[in-house]
Amino acid sequence: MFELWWHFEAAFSRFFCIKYETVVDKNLMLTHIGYDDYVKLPNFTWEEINERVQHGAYLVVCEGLVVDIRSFYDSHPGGSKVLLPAIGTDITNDFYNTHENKIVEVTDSSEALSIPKDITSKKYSSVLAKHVNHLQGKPKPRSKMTAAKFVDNINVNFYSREPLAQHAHSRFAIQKMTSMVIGKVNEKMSEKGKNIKFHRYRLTSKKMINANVEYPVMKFTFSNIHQVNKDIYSEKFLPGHYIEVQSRVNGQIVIRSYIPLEGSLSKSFTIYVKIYPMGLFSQYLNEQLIGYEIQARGPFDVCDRAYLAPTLAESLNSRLSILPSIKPLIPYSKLTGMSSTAKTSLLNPDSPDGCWDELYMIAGGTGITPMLQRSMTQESNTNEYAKHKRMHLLFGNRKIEDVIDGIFLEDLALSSQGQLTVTYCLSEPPSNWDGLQGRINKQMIQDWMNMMRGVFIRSPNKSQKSILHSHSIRHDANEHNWSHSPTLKPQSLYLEPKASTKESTLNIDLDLANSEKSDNLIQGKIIVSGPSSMLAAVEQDLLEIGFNEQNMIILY
Ligand SMILES: Cc1cc2nc3c(=O)[nH]c(=O)nc-3n(C[C@H](O)[C@H](O)[C@H](O)COP(=O)(O)OP(=O)(O)OC[C@H]3O[C@@H](n4cnc5c(N)ncnc54)[C@H](O)[C@@H]3O)c2cc1C
Ligand code: HEM
Repeated sequence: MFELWWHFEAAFSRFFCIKYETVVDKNLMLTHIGYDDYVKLPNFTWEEINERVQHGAYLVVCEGLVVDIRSFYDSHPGGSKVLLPAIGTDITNDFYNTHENKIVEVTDSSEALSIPKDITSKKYSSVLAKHVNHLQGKPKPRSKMTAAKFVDNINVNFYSREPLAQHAHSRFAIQKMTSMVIGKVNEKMSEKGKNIKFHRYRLTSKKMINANVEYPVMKFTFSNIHQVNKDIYSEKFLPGHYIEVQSRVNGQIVIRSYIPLEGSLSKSFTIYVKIYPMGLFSQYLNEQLIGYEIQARGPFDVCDRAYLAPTLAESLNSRLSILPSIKPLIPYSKLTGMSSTAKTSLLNPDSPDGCWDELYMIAGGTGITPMLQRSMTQESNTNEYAKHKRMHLLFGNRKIEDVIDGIFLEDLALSSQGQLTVTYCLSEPPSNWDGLQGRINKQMIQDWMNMMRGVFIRSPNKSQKSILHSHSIRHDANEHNWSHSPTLKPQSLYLEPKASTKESTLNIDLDLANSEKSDNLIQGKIIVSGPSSMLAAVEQDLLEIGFNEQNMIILY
């Protein structure tokens, strides 16, 4: 009987709401509750709300009030389906229908990292040139139109940019909501502030970006449902940022971390996801159609969660006493008087643009994603200072089909005027592969680093030139630069190798590196990212070579 009455009342109010546009103002909930009752409400932090939701609670937040909608969920006149993706979020904009009508996908987020169309293998002289077909995958035969694909097509063409279920609720709905309030949010008490809140996003594009059908890597772009929301992080992602993505998989809330490559959480973001055959979240995500809703929050700093080798400043303070023989780098800020601007731990805190003078990146598989983050790869050769920055990437994969964004990286390296070098290594290479082979190991790292720094310190000898030709794509564009390349002379990044062979010795001028004279010091880092087995092995290799923890960031 009550049910019937409730539906009647809801239908009645809906009729009036739509017919006479009795759209209500914001802040009415607070007015309904009254000051005395409001003060008595228990405080919640966003951490508590998230935790309860992850344990099955149906909480939403509206106008700063925490509402438990479990009892109402099934009888919501707008349907339970529209409420489900909103659980755990701030629904104020949904409830009062104050969000933008169209979803805007920041177009450069999907285009920026796609393979340039005008590139042909003829332009390349690198090891990848012969394998462009493998990188792009064979054109798939047109598969039959399934029901799912049909729906996806309709979604893409008609609905993917439309906001979900819009409705400005009536006073009656506000009353109903008020009756379910269980607390108020204390924003100030949240540890990580605004980043801790989940926001709603809709899948606006998806595309396979490697050629391995067994382990595909998909590029997903998600766009914020509330485009006008000013509360959330609207700055562009920085190298070293990661986000958390949350969704219901088989009724359970699942959260996974991903590296956003482009955009900002206030508009849209792109992630590369490796689809594991048994992967709970990646498989689920891959099955979803355009328009599917997820929640995401962040961005956070990868090093806040990972084991982080101490930063330069920390190492100056803490390490000196333990390792007195190691001469620390002198921060740029001290040399030049510049203030620290780095916002994440992957950036150089002592450089105005956050770049390192010499950055060595060792990546395996989808571990390439932090290296692809937009500003990491951005050409920064606009001023004399930036021209002296160098990035070297050693990119390991199992097969050529696994290489992600190979052609894009090639293009980037070629146009970088020598600032970026990319060296590929395959553990299961094709027969005509000229690049590095096998698993990344100590010897390989030493040879690679020797060769890369050789480019900048001195003209390479004949044998180095031939290795460079065989697996680096720089030689065409930059060979002429070798003799007059930027002189970053003493590389104080390097410490004396513990074990050294004739071929593998790193040419370190320890006297210079340790000298009091600071004018010539440069700042460098080694960043390692990839599967956990690779990380442990590479870290061990780097330590054995003689690098100190302060020189590396291992993204476990
Ligand atoms: C800071 C951070 C950033 C990340 N960024 C990305 C990213 O940009 N792109 C991306 O694809 N992933 C990224 N990951 C990993 C991601 O969070 C998930 O762990 C991954 O998508 C697998 O989740 P799943 O639910 O599909 O697999 P699960 O169900 O959790 O795992 C099922 C099985 O899949 C296999 N598996 C899962 N993860 C791995 C792995 N890393 N290496 C080898 N085998 C594995 C294992 O066999 C495992 O038993 C990141 C992780 C962290 C912590
Ligand atoms: C949890 C708090 C909510 C309450 C108490 C509530 C209550 C109601 C009520 C009573 C109606 C009938 C019309 C009216 O009185 O305005 C309604 C309709 C509707 N609601 Fe909600 N709602 C809530 C949250 C939401 C959210 C978060 C969304 C969207 C994401 C939503 C979408 C809709 C839509 C689309 C309708 C119109 C249905 C139609 O006209 O057929 N509601 N809601």
